[in-house]
Amino acid sequence: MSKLRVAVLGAKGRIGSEAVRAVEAAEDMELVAALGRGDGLEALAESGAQVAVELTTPASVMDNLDYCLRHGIHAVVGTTGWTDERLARLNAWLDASPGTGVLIAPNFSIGAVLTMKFAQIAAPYFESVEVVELHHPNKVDAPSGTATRTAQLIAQARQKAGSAPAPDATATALDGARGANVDGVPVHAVRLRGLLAHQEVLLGAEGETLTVRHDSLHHSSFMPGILLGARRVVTTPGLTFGLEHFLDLN
Ligand SMILES: NC(=O)C1=CN([C@@H]2O[C@H](COP(=O)(O)OP(=O)(O)OC[C@H]3O[C@@H](n4cnc5c(N)ncnc54)[C@H](OP(=O)(O)O)[C@@H]3O)[C@@H](O)[C@H]2O)C=CC1
Ligand SMILES: O=C(O)C1=N[C@H](C(=O)O)C[C@H](O)C1
Repeated sequence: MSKLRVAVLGAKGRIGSEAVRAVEAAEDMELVAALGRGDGLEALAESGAQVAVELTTPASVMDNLDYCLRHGIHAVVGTTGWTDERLARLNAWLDASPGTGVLIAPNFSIGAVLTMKFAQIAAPYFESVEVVELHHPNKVDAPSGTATRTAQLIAQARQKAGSAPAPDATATALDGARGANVDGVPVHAVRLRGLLAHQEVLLGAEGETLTVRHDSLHHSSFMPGILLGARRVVTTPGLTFGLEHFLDLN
C-alpha cells in the first residue's frame, strides 16, 4: 500500500516540530516536506504532497490555504484566527477546487474535543456558564480558538433549548473584567509561564456547580488528532470544521 504523502507548514514551531516527528513515525505516512517561514510554497507543490498540515500563524494561514487549494492539496489546519469572513473566503476557494478537503480543528486533542461536547450537553441545564482558557504566554491570540468554539457551541445549545441569558447584575466593571463576550458567553484568557493549553467550562445552577476541565500537558496530546485528520481529509471533500466529525461524536 502506498504511503500518504504529508507536508508540514510551520515545521519549526512548537506544534509543527512535534507534528514533523509524528508524521515521520507514522508507518502509513511519508513526510515529503517540512517548511518554515521563508522556505517558499513552490517546494510544497514540488514535494508531491497530498496533504498539508497547516500549523503556522493567523497571519500566514490564508495565503497557505489559497496555495494548497489552487494545487489540489488537502489541508489539515490547526492554526487559529477563524472568522466568518475567512471561512467564506475559504469556502469560495473550495468551490473552485472540487474534490479537495480541508479540516479545521480548533483543537486536535481528544480531551478538548470531549470538553466541548460535554459543555454543549450541560449548558442548557445550568443558569450560568463561563469559559476560562489558560495558555503559555507565547500564544499570539486571545481568546484561544478552542475557547471561542466552545462558547459558540454552548450558545447554540442554549439557544436551541430556549435557555434564558445567564444572570449578571454587574452595573460597573473595569474594561475586560467580565472577559470577552462570545455569543453571550463570557470567555476569560489567562497567560501564564509554565502552562501549555488548558480550559475550564464553569456551569452554575441554584445550589450546585459543575466544572469541566481539560489540560494539554504536552504537544503530543495533539498528534493522534492530526494524524487522524490527515488520513480522513483526503476522502472528505469540502470544509470540515471540528475534529469531532471524524470521531463520529455527532
Ligand atoms: N488546533 C490545535 O489543536 C492547536 C493549534 N495550535 C495553533 O497552531 C498555531 C501555531 O502555534 P505554535 O506552534 O504554538 O506557534 P509557533 O509560533 O511556535 O509556530 C508557528 C511557526 O510557523 C512559522 N510560520 C509563520 N509563517 C509561516 C509561513 N508562511 N510558512 C511556514 N511557516 C510559517 C513560524 O515561523 P517564525 O517563527 O519565523 O515566525 C513558526 O515557526 C497557532 O495558531 C496555535 O494557536 C497550537 C496547538 C494546538
Ligand atoms: O496556541 C496554542 O498553544 C493552542 N492553540 C489552540 C487554540 O487556540 O485553541 C489549541 C490549544 O489550545 C493550544
